[in-house]
Amino acid sequence: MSFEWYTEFVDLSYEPEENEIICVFRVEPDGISMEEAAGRVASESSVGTWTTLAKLPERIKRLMAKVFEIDGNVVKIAYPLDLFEEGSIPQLLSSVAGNVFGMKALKNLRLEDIEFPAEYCKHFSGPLLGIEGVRKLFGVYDRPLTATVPKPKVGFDADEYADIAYQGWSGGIDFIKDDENLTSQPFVRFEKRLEKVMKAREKAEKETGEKKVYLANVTAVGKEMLRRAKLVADYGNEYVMVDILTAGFSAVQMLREECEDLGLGIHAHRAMHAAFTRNPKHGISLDVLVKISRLAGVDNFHVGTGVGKMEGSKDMVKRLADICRREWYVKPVFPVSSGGLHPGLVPDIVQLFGKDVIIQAGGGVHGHPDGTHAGAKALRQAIDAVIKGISLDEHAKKHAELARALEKWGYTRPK
Ligand SMILES: O=C(COP(=O)(O)O)[C@H](O)[C@H](O)COP(=O)(O)O
Ligand SMILES: [Mg+2]
Repeated sequence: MSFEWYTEFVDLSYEPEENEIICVFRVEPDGISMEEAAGRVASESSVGTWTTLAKLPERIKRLMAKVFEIDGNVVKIAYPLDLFEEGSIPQLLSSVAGNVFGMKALKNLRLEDIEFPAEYCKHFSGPLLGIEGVRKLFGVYDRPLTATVPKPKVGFDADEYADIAYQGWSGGIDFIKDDENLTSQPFVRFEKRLEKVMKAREKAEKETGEKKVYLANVTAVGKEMLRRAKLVADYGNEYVMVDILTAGFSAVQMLREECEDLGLGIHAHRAMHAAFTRNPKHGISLDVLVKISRLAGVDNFHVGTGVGKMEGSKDMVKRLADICRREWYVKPVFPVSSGGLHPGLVPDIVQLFGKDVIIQAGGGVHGHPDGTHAGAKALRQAIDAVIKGISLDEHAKKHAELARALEKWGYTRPK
């Protein structure tokens, strides 16, 4: 049974206006034509419902999304800007990434890409720092930046955690990053951890003469998240971290507004993304996630490794890094490569990203045979070697910590 109403959303002769949002969907109909399926997606993601309606104000016509291209199972839909509230990622997602995924008439649906016009992007501030601003913060321009997540990811109390942080920072790490599920547990309350880690930071900065930054995970319920961000700024730290998907984009945008006033960069952790990005037939692509996160105003974004423990091909990782860094309406985002990395994989990562990348190694630092400090040194030694064009094996002859890391992990790519 089909409703003629849906095909009114299809016009393959239509030329999209300059100021329209264009969505690219991969559509798998279930027992209906591709044209009707595409029309249903356009209808449900703009103004329609399942049947023709008695009353249709003239304005509705203008607001209808239009399918303007069908190429196999790839469908392109143009959306008039008036469908969208200015500056709201939640409302954008409720429109083009909402009900459409649950329609019975489709076996699968994947939102592959979104092209945004300047007219839409101008309502977003984007990243506070941008890659240039992050490099200026550290005074480091000639190499990738480094991060480490104290591991095990949760379990240390504030003193133990601060000691690990000191070991990493004094060994040469730039960012110490809370893990995605470390927030404020009974044995390691946020305030206490912040206080102790900032003392460790001060000590490490004095000893190394290098700038150090803490990626404090402020993911929390509503106002508490803002309170924690304020506390971070009060301690003189220049960044916060947030789990963008479990917190939600309203929280991310609220945090971005707060961080504008506090002068804080935002590190975005994408935990939970694989619930909807991984299936090639159904869900939302990471391309879309990176773009909306860049608009929402994060400064660092995890894009994968291509060689580590998490899924994601080298081509995809490269593409995501490009979306982070390319010229756009808002500042560029520092791509973060993380997940199963260790010093032996640094050449692969630099080859994939160049130097504008933050290399995060958790297990690959704290699992070093001689502990965190040596692990941090080994990571920096691997980066120094690659930037100088020296093989790791060669460099390891005069750098014991790197040699010990290669003894343990070699060049293995974790599964
Ligand atoms: O804690 C880690 C990595 O730890 P380790 O370095 O010990 O593997 C991060 O949560 C993952 O990188 C997230 O995955 P992604 O970066 O793909 O979002
Ligand atoms: Mg983690």
